[in-house]
This record gives sequence, C-alpha cells and structure tokens, in this order.
Amino acid sequence: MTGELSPIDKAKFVAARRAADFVEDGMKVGLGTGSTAAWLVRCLGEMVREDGLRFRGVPTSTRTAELAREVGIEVISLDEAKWLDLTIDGADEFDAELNLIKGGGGALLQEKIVATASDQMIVIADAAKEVARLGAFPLPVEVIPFGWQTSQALIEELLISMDVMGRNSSLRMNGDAPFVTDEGNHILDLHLGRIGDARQLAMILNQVPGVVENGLFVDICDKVVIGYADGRVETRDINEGTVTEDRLDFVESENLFRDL
Ligand SMILES: O=C[C@H](O)[C@H](O)[C@H](O)COP(=O)(O)O
Repeated sequence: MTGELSPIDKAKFVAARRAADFVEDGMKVGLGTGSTAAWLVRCLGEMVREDGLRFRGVPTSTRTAELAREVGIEVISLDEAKWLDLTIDGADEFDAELNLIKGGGGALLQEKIVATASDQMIVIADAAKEVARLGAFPLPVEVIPFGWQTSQALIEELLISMDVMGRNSSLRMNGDAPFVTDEGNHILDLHLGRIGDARQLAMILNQVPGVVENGLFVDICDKVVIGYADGRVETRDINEGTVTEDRLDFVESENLFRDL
C-alpha cells in the first residue's frame, strides 16, 4: 500500500496497530471483519513476517480469511481452536459500558460466536464510533431467507409492543438482490434511532422465529482501543476501569503502513 491515508484510515490504523501489540506468541486469536479489522490483519501479518510472531488466527468471515492467508497468518477454524485467548474486531457503535452494535459488514453471526468463545474481546475503532446511547446506526438482524418477510413483520410488531422509538426495518440489498451473509442468510436493518434497554432487546429479538442473531453485543467487549488521526490512541478497559493514553510514532507508523 502506498500514498497518504485519509484521516479516518489513519485513526483506524493506529487503533489496529496498538491492539496488535496484545497478540502474543502461541495465542489463538479471533480476527474481526470490516475496514478497521482489515488494518489489524495487515499489521499482524507484518509482525508475523518481520518479527517472527507465531499465533493462529480464527477469521470471522471469508473476506478476513482470505486477507489473513494473503498476509501470512496461520488460519484455523473455530472448531479446531475450540477456545480463543483473544478476539480483536471493529464495531459500528460502542457506548460507555462497551456495549456494541456490529454487523455493518454483515459478519455479526460469526463475529458473535467467535467473540463469545474468547477469554477477551478488544474492539478497535475511530472516535466517531463512540455514542452516548446505541441505536443511531441501524441494528443488523440476521434472518434465514425462508419467510423473511414474516420474521420482519414479527420484529416490527415486537418493536411496537416494546415502545421502541423507531420501528421500521429494511432488507439489506446488494445491488438488485438481497445481501447474503457467509451463512447464506439475509440481514434486516432496524432503524431504531435510540435503544433504551440493549440487553432486553438483544434477548427478545433472538426469540423471533427466523432470527438467527442480532448485532447487539452486550457484556462481550472487555476493552476498546480508540484511534485518532493524529496518532493518539486511548485504551479503555471495562474490567479494570482504566483509561490509558499514548501516541503512536506516526512517522514510524507511516513507514509501516506503506510497507503493508
Ligand atoms: O459485519 C461487520 C462488522 O461488525 C464490522 O466490524 C463493523 O461493521 C465495523 O466495520 P468498520 O471497521 O469497517 O467500520
């Protein structure tokens, strides 16, 4: 990769680069999906090739699996790994309790399975992903294709009964056809505006027939690494209640991403 990164990509890159330092020799690591997670995978590939880091990665999508193999990471399945030391992934939104909305890229199902099979989940994000209350980002819900319109109607009825502010939903499209996830399902995006009780909503949505999983990650994330375009990185740990700040030497980092 060559050339100047946009400010948002710089922020994503520094968050990913800092989080990559949490990966140690011998670990089994869940590898997230999305543009921020792609930076992580590239950074880890660099560390494997240049520094001899030895770890095994469990990708959360076919996209991430392809990129991981391309950059030289040893890829194993979740069934081979059984349990992971750590998962590092992006997010569409995170709040002060480190609850998340994920699934903007359609990978929420594998991401949730992998994250919950990990000792620790670290989210990497640019600062724009932080919100006071989840819900401005449309909440992705994965549904099986059979009878998806019935599932959608049931979800909308449920939202009315829960008195949720926004109640409409849309089928995610890929051009003229419905978007299809790695598991062969569709995604309904719920336009809620503001989510009151994320825990309750996450549980209730999964009881609707046809719903496979939703993009609310409640009590799953342990740490968030927030990147800024000027190289600053803030790490918040929900368990330890700590916030640490440092700065990546951006000149050094620029050399790194140019080599990726
Ligand atoms: O399905 C995709 C994932 O949940 C992504 O981690 C999330 O959408 C964030 O993606 P990005 O880093 O591209 O903003």
